[in-house]
Amino acid sequence: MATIIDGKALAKKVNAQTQERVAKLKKQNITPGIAVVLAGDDPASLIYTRNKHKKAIKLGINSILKKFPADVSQEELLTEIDRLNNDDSIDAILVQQPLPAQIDPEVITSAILPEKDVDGLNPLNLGKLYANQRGNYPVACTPRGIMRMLTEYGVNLEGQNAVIVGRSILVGKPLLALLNNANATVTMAGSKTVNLPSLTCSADILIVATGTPSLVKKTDVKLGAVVIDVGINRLINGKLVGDVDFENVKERAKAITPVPGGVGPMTIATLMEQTVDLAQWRHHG
Ligand SMILES: NC(=O)C1=CN([C@@H]2O[C@H](COP(=O)(O)OP(=O)(O)OC[C@H]3O[C@@H](n4cnc5c(N)ncnc54)[C@H](OP(=O)(O)O)[C@@H]3O)[C@@H](O)[C@H]2O)C=CC1
Ligand SMILES: Nc1nc(=O)c2c([nH]1)NC[C@@H]1CN(c3ccc(C(=O)N[C@@H](CCC(=O)O)C(=O)O)cc3)C=[N+]21
Repeated sequence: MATIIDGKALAKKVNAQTQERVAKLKKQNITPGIAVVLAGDDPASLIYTRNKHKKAIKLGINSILKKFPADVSQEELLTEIDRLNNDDSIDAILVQQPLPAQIDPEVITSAILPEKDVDGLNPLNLGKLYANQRGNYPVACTPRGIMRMLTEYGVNLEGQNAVIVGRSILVGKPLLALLNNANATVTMAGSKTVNLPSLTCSADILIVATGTPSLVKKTDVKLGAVVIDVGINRLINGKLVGDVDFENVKERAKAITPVPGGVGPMTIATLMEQTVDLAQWRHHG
């Protein structure tokens, strides 16, 4: 039976540290602020938006939500981003993905000031990550949170086979760079991958981020693998599940993240932490 990686407990620890840092900044008259831009009504985005707003308020971070209908124009969004770029009370800007079809996500992420890009999706920040540059720059919160979980649970990455299923700019791509920078041997799969099970069976560390419930079954996992489930899927019966058949896979894995209570809470904790990082870097360099 696998160790259950407790994202909720770890997030609590990270949040406590963030709360202390916020209190210190407030003594210097600095209150970190985050702005979330939401266009349309993607269900996973709605869960994320609600949970992070609650957490920000609890930690003493200012949080504002800019909501747009699904038929919003690109110009309207760009005008809002420009306003937030120039708003001194805002340290962190997050534009929810996925965006409606008429919006080009590349145009949007490129418009966010790199110093306020809390998702690390601006090409400058993503480029720094891929080049494994030193120094301060934001990194996508879900991948950064996953790396923290792996470290806290003592998972050795060096020389290990890491397989990522899903190649989005938000999860798969930054994770590829982070694992590669940590000297893992990384393979990234997507919907076109031929014989996915044979690939996932070779993984010492398997990370799944596709949005397909039960994509990974017990027979798709190597005995003793570490399995990280990023997926957030709302079933018709209202139940929240990941992309991995948790109940069966946990019999084969060495360690596994549950949904809910795994990657999700760590994404939020990392988002709060990085909002405070951005505030500190902007005010103190
Ligand atoms: N827990 C958390 O904190 C977070 C959870 N999520 C969740 O993670 C999931 C993925 O989101 P996101 O990263 O934005 O991905 P996207 O929805 O942007 O893309 C999905 C990726 O999965 C791949 N894929 C889809 N179906 C299959 C399949 N059957 N076999 C192999 N690959 C497949 C696609 O391949 P291709 O490129 O070939 O089309 C694509 O690369 C969603 O459920 C989302 O809600 C996202 C962010 C944070
Ligand atoms: N620009 C951008 N960045 C993102 O990081 C991003 C995004 N867009 N769009 C949507 C996805 C999805 N996502 C979630 C994060 C946390 C939970 C979360 O809190 N999950 C709890 C759910 C608890 C519950 O409410 O039931 C858990 O897994 O335990 C869910 C989903 C971030 N995403």
